[in-house]
Amino acid sequence: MKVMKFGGSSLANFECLQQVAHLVTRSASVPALLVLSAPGGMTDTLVDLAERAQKGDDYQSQWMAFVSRSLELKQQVEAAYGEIKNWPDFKKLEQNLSGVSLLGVCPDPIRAYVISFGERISVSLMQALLGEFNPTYLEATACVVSRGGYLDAEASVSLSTERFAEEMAKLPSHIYIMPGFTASNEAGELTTLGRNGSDYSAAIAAACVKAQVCQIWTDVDGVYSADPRYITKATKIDSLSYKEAMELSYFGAKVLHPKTILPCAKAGVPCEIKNTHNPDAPGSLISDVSQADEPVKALSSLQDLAMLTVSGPGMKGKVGMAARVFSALAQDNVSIVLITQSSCEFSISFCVHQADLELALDALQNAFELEYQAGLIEPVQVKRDLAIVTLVGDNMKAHRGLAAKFFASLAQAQVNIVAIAQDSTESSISAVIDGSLCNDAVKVCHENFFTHIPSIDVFLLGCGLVGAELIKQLEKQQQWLEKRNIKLNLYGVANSRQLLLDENGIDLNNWSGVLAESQQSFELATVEKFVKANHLINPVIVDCSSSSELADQYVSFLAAGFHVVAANKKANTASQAYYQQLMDTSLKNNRKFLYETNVGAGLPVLDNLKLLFSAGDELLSFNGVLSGSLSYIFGALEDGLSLSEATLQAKKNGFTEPDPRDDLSGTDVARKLLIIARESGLKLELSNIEVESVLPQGFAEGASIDEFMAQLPSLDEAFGQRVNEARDEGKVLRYVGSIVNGHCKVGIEAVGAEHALNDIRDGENALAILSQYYQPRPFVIRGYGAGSQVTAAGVFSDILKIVSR
Ligand SMILES: NC(=O)C1=CN([C@@H]2O[C@H](COP(=O)(O)OP(=O)(O)OC[C@H]3O[C@@H](n4cnc5c(N)ncnc54)[C@H](O)[C@@H]3O)[C@@H](O)[C@H]2O)C=CC1
Ligand SMILES: N[C@@H](CC=O)C(=O)O
Repeated sequence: MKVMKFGGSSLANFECLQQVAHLVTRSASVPALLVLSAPGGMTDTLVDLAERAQKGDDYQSQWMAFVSRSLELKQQVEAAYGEIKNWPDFKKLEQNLSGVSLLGVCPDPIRAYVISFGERISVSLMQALLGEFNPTYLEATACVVSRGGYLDAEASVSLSTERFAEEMAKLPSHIYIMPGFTASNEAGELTTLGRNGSDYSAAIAAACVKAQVCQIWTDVDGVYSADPRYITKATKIDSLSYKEAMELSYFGAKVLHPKTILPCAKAGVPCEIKNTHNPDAPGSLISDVSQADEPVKALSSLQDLAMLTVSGPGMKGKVGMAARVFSALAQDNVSIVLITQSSCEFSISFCVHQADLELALDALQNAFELEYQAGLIEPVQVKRDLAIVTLVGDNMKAHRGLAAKFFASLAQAQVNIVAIAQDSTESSISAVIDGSLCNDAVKVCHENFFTHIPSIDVFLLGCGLVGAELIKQLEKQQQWLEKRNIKLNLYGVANSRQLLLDENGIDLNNWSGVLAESQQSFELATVEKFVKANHLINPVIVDCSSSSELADQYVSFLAAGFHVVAANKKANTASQAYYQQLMDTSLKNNRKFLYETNVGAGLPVLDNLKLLFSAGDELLSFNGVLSGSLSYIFGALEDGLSLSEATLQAKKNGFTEPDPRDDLSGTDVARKLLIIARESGLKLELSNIEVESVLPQGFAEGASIDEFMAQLPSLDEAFGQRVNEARDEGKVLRYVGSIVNGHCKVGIEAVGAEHALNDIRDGENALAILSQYYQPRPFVIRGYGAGSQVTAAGVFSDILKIVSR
């Protein structure tokens, strides 16, 4: 015998009913006991009807809709399959409701009768559909014996087993049909088994008749690694142990009623979850075996919880306090979802469903009234709107690092942990968190434990030379990223006037036209809202502008949960206090701040320095060419170009800053030197750097970039003379930055053929770092230090560091 339970979604309309009948008959070789829920949505209607009647509200239109939906189903079935027997007594139901309405009370036995009416409708419809098999209608009130109230009763396998045998023997059949959710107490009165209790009815039936399997037919293919409605990448689990299934259903997996598993587990009946609308798909099998490649089987989450903390001097070392707390709650039927206790026994915290909060507070107030008055117990602390996220897997046992990974994932999702609980068999770990962050938390944990495809969600500010080149590279590298299981989405692009956001990801081949049409400009709040609405978990702001206004907001970006990747050097060269604040905010918020391209463009300068210094090395001195544009310009001067021609060429090559005055004035090199100095531990301001400008003081002050470029030829002759003088001495001019004894200086040097910087030209940079470990010969980095391609590649590599471990 197999038990087949069909839920409301499988019985929602005539076509669904036919599909169920087909499913039952196609495997009719094995005798079956069908357990049916009410047609989809009907129990909700009945609950509502009882409520309205009790409150004296008008329920007539809802009643008419309920009757007409039921009659329509009846007519459709009768037209195709003949007369329906056992059609439930609608008159009696109507009388009950009008009695409730008149009295203004709905006693539990009446409520149980009303809300279990839908299951009886399903059963009589299905009996007609399966008419040719002559199915036997099993009266649940005759078979399932329950204890404890009328509405959320506990069914007893030991008391029900004989009843099933007797009832089934009365009218032996190949197919039995029984309403789910319904039972009777030992006095023979009708009871119900709690909302969505038909799974539980099926499990009880399966245990009583020692079924070979208990099939739960629903509208999904099985149990998933997370709720597939929110986690699109959730995968179906083929096999779970009873324990895993219990933990999952208890902590929120909606596919199973929490009470379902225990009766099956005790009786050793495997339970199978199958999809009515996709019957040939292999479902999920729940048995005493847990097959798994990975230690974590699934993630579940439970929302709308409140946490109560009972604390006070009267708790410590006092035997029986916990028992009193929990028995007070049990007496008032408050279910406790999770418990933690401080090791000093000063407080006990526990979660309840938020709907039970007032009940729980009253129960505690009554139980501890005297202790409250004596100050032995402090007023109960309440935290509302919480959720629990739980990792489940039998094979988590003795597996090191899972809890660390779980908590790191929550930190990655910017989620604060309110409380933690682990079951002592190590098959579940739960964290209590802010309910509004539940979906984000599950998303990151699922990504880290299951899909292993990290996502990076990019918002690019500044799409000039470097920014536009970065988009090209993102487009070109899509396949490479896919192969490495990285999902890099460009969700936003902004220039100084407009911001384009697209929740489907920006079209990398056609972004500039769409951006030009945008009516909004960049505001942190706008992007933050977008990130929240789309539950993005690794948002990164990439600054490829040279804007001080944006640089001034990095602390806010980091504090708002964004990683920051900057080609822009302005933030790192603002005040020392701001620089420190940036580093601290990044650390505190667990968000990365990456700026490798600030020095040497795509060259790996800062990462190497960080590695050296973090391993205990110390900077003794620094010397080098740090400007790609000046390297190019000074090289071109040697070849006979004038200063203005060389600058124009450097600008065309994309080597200069947006405003070439930043290069020629030495400011850009000073910024880079300051960043190196700060990385090596010196605390300096930009004003502490001694700067020699290529430009005379006050040259083209206040002029636009174009005006400046137009005035530049007026300097050609004088500068050409300086070049010639150096040449006459067998030397060339180089723009050099140095740090000696903590003193930073940038300026022009004439260097001879023997000098290491003599052949650094054409845009190349060369950096010589003399340190404790690298002396007397310095550690040298050399290569092209400017240009949109190498810079964009450096920015790209910073972006990827966000998901590197
Ligand atoms: N070109 C190079 O070789 C290197 C450049 N960098 C840095 O990269 C940054 C960009 O350089 P390029 O692309 O060459 O300059 P660019 O002038 O071509 O592009 C900068 C873009 O930023 C935009 N912008 C300005 N203010 C903005 C704001 N508030 N919001 C959004 N966008 C804004 C501008 O409209 C412009 O399109 C600069 O900070 C530069 O120092 C760093 C290393 C090398
Ligand atoms: N303008 C800069 C570009 C890189 O920071 C340079 O010339 O090096």
